[in-house]
Amino acid sequence: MSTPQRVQAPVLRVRALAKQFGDQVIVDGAGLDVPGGSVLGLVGPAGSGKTTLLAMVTGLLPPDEGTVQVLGVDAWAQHARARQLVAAMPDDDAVPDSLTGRELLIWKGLVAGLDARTAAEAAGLLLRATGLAEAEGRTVAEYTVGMRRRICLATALVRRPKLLVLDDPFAGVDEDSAATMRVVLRSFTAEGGSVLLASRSAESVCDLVCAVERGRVATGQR
Ligand SMILES: Nc1ncnc2c1ncn2[C@@H]1O[C@H](COP(=O)(O)OP(=O)(O)OP(=O)(O)O)[C@@H](O)[C@H]1O
Repeated sequence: MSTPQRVQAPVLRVRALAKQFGDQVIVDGAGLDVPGGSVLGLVGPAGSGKTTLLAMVTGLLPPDEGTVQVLGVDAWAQHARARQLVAAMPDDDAVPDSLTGRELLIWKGLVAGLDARTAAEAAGLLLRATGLAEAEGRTVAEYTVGMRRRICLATALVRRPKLLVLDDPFAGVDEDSAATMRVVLRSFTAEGGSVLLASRSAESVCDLVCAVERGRVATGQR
């Protein structure tokens, strides 16, 4: 595993986070720090609460207790500001697949507030980085699973987040696509971006790994 070149203040700081559905405790006092320029992996079995934890980080699900701060911005007290700093990679079926790869990225860039020229430039860069330049004129509906994952990763990056949140990003992805995605993530962190990634087994792209068990995050990070 690679080591981040610079040790920086945490981009994401989670403290005593808790969530319960009915009488079932799903996230149970979770805490973690994601340093700047790092990929932190949350690794745990199915049902251990990873997705629920991520949803509280991305601002989709309000916690019952605890705090989430992104670059010092409270994700719930300053919800709109925090959401500008964070992007989650969408599920494959959550992007409109009647658009071409290029159209999808430009549209996402415009929605995120980029001007038309900047959005087109960002789309071009990301299409090349994700190995989709030749497929940019084909509709996403025609893409393979691996290509869809790559374009979904690009849609999250086009808005230039500080923190990227990925839930099981490599599931079902061919090895070539996964390798390309790892390179894209490494270049994102090399430029100072941070990544929080949940998966059922450790991923080689992670600088740090925390075990998740029954909604608790093990304190020892490596
Ligand atoms: N909205 C909800 N209402 C009730 N229970 C829920 C809800 N969302 C999740 N759960 C339950 O919370 C538990 C943890 O689910 P979660 O998806 O967070 O786990 P996970 O670690 O991400 O699992 P996987 O690796 O399968 O994605 C599961 O038992 C799930 O059924």
